[in-house]
Amino acid sequence: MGRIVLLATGGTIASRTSAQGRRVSVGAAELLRSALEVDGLGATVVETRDVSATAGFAVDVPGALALVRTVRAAVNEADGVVVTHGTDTLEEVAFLLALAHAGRAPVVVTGAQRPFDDPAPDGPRNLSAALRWAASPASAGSGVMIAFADAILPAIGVRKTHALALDAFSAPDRGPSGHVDEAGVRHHHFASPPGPLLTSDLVDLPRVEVVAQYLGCDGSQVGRAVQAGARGLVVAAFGAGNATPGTVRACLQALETGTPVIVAGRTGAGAVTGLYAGGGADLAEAGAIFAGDLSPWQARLLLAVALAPEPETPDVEAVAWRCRTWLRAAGAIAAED
Ligand SMILES: NC(=O)C[C@H](N)C(=O)O
Repeated sequence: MGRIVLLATGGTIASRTSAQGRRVSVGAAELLRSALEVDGLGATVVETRDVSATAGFAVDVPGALALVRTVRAAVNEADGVVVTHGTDTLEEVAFLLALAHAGRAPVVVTGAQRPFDDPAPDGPRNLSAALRWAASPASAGSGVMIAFADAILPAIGVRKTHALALDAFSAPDRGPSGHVDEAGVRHHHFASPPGPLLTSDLVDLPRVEVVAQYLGCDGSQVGRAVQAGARGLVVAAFGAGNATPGTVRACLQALETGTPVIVAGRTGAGAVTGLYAGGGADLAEAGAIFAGDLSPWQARLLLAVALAPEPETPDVEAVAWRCRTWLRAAGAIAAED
């Protein structure tokens, strides 16, 4: 008989509609009841816990790290853990969990696009799928997954790609690892999770800023971010990993003066790499880290966690080594990179 811990944190899945807008007002026990109406779980026992009641857009880094600690404790006492969360930051929180968890117990994060009191809500079905995946013995060792619209997607590389549609998430470079629907729980493929990079009980992360690339931007954002206290920078790069000449110049200077730079793509899919003279090739040559298929938002968390051991005076090469070792193990960059 399996034992699952269900942790409720808020989000649309736990919201009802009011005159002021949607508000979180549904607890873990009520969420579980709604999911069990979709499908039973046999002999599996589910223990519910209300962790927080927050909209996804209001979750901060200390709050997300507190959830990491809660999940870490829960996986030690259960066969699987399910987290309900707001979808606005679900891809980031799930990624943070993936940086911290590589054990046998599956961890599944889910949410909803429609509120609990919608006439046709998606939350109960999403939660049912998450619980069924977590309860399946074949899910052992699958790491952190997202259950949404009948698909099971790996947390690493996942993105919210639709504002309102029910299939709001996709993992364009990795595809679904499984499906849960009327045909049962099906495991297609999943890689073993990379060893954890987030191993300590951190309560906050070093500041890492995202430098967006857009037509003709001059690179002054880089200096402003460093002046404001950023210890690391993410370039949300054009195409395959390029930046404007001004941004490249400013990033080379930042790297020289001890600020690590990670490059991620703004296109929404595909791995970035240093291909173009004057653009990505120059950033790669200067020691920038290329984040493979991670979104800028996931790359930001990776760099922040890699910076955590020496936030004040980062050793740029040591930080790059930590990031690249993890990215390789996560299948985000090639083994030889
Ligand atoms: N669908 C959702 O969950 C969106 C909501 N704004 C949240 O992140 O809490």
